[in-house]
Amino acid sequence: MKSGEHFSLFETTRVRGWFIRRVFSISMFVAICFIWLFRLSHKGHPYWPCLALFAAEIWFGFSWLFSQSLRWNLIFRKTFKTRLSQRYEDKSLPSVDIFVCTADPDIEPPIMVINTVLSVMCYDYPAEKISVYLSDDAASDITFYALLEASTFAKHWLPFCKRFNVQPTSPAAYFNTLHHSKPYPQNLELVKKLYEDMKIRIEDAAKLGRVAKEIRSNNHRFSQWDSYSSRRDHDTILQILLHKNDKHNSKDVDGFILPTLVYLAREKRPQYHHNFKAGAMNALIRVSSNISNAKVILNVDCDMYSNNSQSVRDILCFFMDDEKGHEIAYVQYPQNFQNLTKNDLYGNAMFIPSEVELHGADGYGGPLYIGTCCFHRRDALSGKKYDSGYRIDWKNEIDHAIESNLQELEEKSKALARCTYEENTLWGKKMGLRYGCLVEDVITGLSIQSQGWKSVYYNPMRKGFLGVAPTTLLQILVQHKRWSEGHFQIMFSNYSPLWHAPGTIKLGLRMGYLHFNSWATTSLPILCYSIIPSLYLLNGIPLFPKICSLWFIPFAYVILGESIYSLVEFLIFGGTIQGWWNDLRMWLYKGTSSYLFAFIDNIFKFFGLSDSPFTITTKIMDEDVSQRYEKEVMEFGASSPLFTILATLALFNLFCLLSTLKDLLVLGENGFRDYEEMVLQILLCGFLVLINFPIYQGLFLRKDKGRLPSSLVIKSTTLALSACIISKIFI
Ligand SMILES: O=c1ccn([C@@H]2O[C@H](COP(=O)(O)OP(=O)(O)O[C@H]3O[C@H](CO)[C@@H](O)[C@H](O)[C@H]3O)[C@@H](O)[C@H]2O)c(=O)[nH]1
Ligand SMILES: [Mn+2]
Repeated sequence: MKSGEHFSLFETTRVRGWFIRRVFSISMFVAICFIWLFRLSHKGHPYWPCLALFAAEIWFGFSWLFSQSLRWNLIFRKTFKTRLSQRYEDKSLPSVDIFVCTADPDIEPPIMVINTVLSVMCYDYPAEKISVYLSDDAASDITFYALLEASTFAKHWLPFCKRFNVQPTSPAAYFNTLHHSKPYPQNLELVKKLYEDMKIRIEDAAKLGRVAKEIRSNNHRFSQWDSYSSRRDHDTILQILLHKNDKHNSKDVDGFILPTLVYLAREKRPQYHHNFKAGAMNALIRVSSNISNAKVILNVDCDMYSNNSQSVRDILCFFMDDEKGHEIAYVQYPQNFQNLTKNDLYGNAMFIPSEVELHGADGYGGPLYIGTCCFHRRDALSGKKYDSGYRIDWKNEIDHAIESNLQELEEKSKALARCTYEENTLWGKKMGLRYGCLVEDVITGLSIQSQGWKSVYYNPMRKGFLGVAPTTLLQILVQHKRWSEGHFQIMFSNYSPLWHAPGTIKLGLRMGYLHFNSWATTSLPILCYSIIPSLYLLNGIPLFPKICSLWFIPFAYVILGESIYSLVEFLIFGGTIQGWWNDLRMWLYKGTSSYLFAFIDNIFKFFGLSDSPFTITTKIMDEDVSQRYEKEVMEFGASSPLFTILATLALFNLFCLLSTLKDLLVLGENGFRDYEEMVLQILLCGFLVLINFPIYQGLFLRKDKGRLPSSLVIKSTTLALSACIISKIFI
């Protein structure tokens, strides 16, 4: 132990077995070089297809190299909360502002949103130091009504959580766990009934599509909706629902102060671009600076409830550490999910990014900011540059509310959320979240790091947050299209890890960023590998070394090595074999559809031909879909160009394989000798057919609503068959 480390509020350890890992990495790299060498030295094969495969192999090689940088130096963090409490009394701990973002009550149900809000109100932390802000980009009176209800329910829920040390503090999630943990705490029935009644009222309003007249007329707060004309056209609506200075409405049933609770719908006008979530976050940063101005900001999406009531104390161990705390701009938690199934059909768990890659980025001092479950230092988020001499005085807080009464405070704060406020300012450029990128979070994190700040990844045993993972294939593909498109934008933005801020960001971390940034471009090599080898197999032309040639070894080593390695990595983090297979399939599907479309859209955007919006991910599903999700049956159910590509590729490979098998049977022993040169092509084609099984089922075998529509069956069969026939003519 180094001197001084004893007093540190957190500890950093290195992963075990890193040496073996590195040796393996190097051996893989050598094999990859041999593959490149094979292509360079064998010009006899058909020229163009081999050139394309070579290009693909070069690209795969680089992309593998980027992924290695995220595995080179994994680190893990541990906090010492008792040391924190020994050093700081509760009353001298800093305040925390918590931002929850929602944008559409139809696909982000208000009841889910307030569960998230309630969960973060219940941190094991002095309530008067917590302020929760809900940003509603839909300015929905139903969401507001739900929050109003939540502010009343909180008066029972918070004392209940405190008294019985309830975990998780989201009421819905807690009541769901109850059948496992007996005996029930006292008062449970009462609180549960209050919750259920509230839930019915909120869901009734949601079903009705508006808040009932009686409720509206009984509460003057709804009058702010009088001037509302549409989601995209309304004034700022800002309401402080709970505040310690409000004499009539600030305490729970036990007489203790409640956290501050604020509803904000920033102004929207059709002629002003609202910049999606980044715009909402920036309005929140400003408004909160006027109301509570905490130095630490937590940001969660509306579906990510807090699953660990200690999180605030945990992250303060980083920010308040004497030695290293002042360098840290944000502490990122992993994004975990509550609704995963056993084998994770859609690879939702994102084991590898959460359990490996972000730890690897942390090793270089810079996990990415992934938009949710992240604690920020307000100064860094607001654009302040890192300065090694700068120390925060955690105890010195300005309480705006004391200066003015709440109504005045509301009015003053409203002005900060106006559309025109940001005109001619650095907001969205150098202050707050950066605009113009579909992954506003990642580019913001990168820009913060390029100002000299570090970040920390904290992934404790008890998960900090749990959210709702998408449950249909289309949702995931669309989500990943947005992500990969955004990442691609970063590569060519002012903050590109290729060239921006030399000297500030380490090479390893740059490569790590490039691993994510280059998702969209990986679509091209994946497509090459899914089409060319099978196409030439169909025509009996070999593109890879013979099985008896020495050149076969590097191919075999890379394929087997990478498969076994990724399987072991997956199993170590609690996945199943089936789950690994599913994850591999999703990599392929994302690669050939989401990433491809993201790539194409980026090119269109470059020529000014299109501009992709932020498509919000649905957080609800109907009964039918939900049942199939539970059974891990792939959900198609819609017609989408993304599916057309997937189905066409699947069928195309099936036709190629069938035709080859037929030839093998007809030719007998001679045939086997011919095909000896094509073992890799047959294996690759066979692998593609095997992994595409859910698509064949969706096309031909299933009868339920989640199957692929018949129009798509016709379209993709025609396309795949034509590709086979045309190739027979031209090759
Ligand atoms: O105009 C908008 C659009 C979205 N949101 C909110 O942003 C959050 C994330 O949206 P979601 O549709 O759930 O996207 P995901 O793909 O799940 O989001 C991940 O990726 C995004 C970047 O693409 C990040 O912003 C998110 O924090 C991160 O969880 C949600 O709470 C939305 O309500 C807004 O507030 N305003
Ligand atoms: Mn989400």
